Amino acid sequence: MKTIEIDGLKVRVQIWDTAGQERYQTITKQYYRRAQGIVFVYDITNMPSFQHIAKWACDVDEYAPDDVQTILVGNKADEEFSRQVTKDQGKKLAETYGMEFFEASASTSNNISESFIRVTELVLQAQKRDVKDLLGSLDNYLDRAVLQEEKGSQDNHAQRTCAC
Ligand SMILES: Nc1nc2c(ncn2[C@@H]2O[C@H](COP(=O)(O)OP(=O)(O)OP(=O)(O)O)[C@@H](O)[C@H]2O)c(=O)[nH]1
Repeated sequence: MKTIEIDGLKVRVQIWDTAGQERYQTITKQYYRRAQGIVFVYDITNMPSFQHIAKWACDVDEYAPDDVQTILVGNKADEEFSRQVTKDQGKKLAETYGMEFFEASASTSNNISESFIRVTELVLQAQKRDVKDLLGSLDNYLDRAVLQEEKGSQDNHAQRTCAC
């Protein structure tokens, strides 16, 4: 659990670091169901980890809620000398999935908080949109209900007038 401050608002964020190994996949999928934000991480010095992102994205698509917010992070940016995945490849993949992209280093902390702050911002924005949509449909519903009620009372009035 971590508290992140966004626009003066203190947000409590619960972060789950899911295991990458195949044998934990069943457990990992259970995390997706309640996820609001997901940070896909690969290792820039390890091409297979980058290639696996497609599989992770596929799982998230299948198991996570539709409005889950995702970003892509290429970790170990401090190991430039061992780089196997170019920044451009990372950017392009992120674009393919409509995600924002960061290169980061857990070792030097470069771009780590930025990545988590960004995904949290995206989640908050999505929540605000949901609330706005909900209030919008509630407004429409109430408008329709009022119109129907008005129409009903007009009809009653008309009937009464006729009967006299
Ligand atoms: N140089 C460098 N090493 C890192 C960085 N992040 C992690 N490591 C090292 O990479 C190794 C694996 O790190 P983990 O945090 O265990 O990786 P993981 O993805 O959580 O592993 P699984 O969940 O078991 O798949 C460790 O030796 C870390 O010290 C980084 O940004 N730079």
